[in-house]
Amino acid sequence: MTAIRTDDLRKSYGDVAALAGLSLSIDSGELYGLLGPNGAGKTTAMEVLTGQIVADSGSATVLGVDPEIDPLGVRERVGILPEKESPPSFSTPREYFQFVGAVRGMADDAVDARTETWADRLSFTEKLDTLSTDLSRGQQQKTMIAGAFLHEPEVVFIDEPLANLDPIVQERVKRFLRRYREAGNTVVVSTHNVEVAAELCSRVGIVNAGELVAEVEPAELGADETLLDAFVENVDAGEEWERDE
Ligand SMILES: Nc1ncnc2c1ncn2[C@@H]1O[C@H](COP(=O)(O)OP(=O)(O)OP(=O)(O)O)[C@@H](O)[C@H]1O
Repeated sequence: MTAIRTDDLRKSYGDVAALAGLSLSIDSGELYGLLGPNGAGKTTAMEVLTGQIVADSGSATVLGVDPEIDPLGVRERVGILPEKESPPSFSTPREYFQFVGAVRGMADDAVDARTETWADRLSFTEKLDTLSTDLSRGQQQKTMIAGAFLHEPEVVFIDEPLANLDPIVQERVKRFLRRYREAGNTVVVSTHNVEVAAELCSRVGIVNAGELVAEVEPAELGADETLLDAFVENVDAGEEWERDE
């Protein structure tokens, strides 16, 4: 079943075409990577799909809901880890989860239980009652990841989820994401990290200059093929890349 679809999405900021006809189709149960260089349009695509901005033209649906027509309807069905946001400075992670739980209509005891589970999973139990302003960047990222998944939505959009995390926590997040997908959920990961995309994703869409330029299933790559090669070929790294070789 198709979980997410975009057809010829376009969005410009002045004369910058952030999305220049992006067409995507992602099935339920995929861990789909949106991989592209800086400025390729990945975040813009996630913002359109989650109803945070409206495209200039084209169409999009998430679980059959159009985010332009019903942004709150989409928000109810999905989790979001935005790239640039942090938990509110003067709340603690526990308070932030209570806020997320209230917005998501969760029962208090479910919020408490999942708060403990996530704090244990990402090793920040001792920070649950610390003001976010006093957390490290990685601890803030842990809080945001837990917040995106707290209500266990069937579709989750996560932008650079492993940024600022130490290697042990990165492995735990990857393991969690694989299990979440195996349970039938759909996860869209935006990243410019080729290794993360290759290791984690069931399918990778390479985005360049606002368009989908290739799709790769990392598990299907031959012994002499890499996702990095596919990336370089498709994003036109050009002469500079050759010179650096
Ligand atoms: N609010 C905005 N105002 C003006 N230009 C914008 C805005 N948002 C995005 N852009 C531009 O649109 C293009 C796509 O940006 P976007 O953030 O979607 O890229 P990205 O693929 O997520 O990049 P990165 O990997 O660097 O996060 C960029 O050229 C960016 O400067």
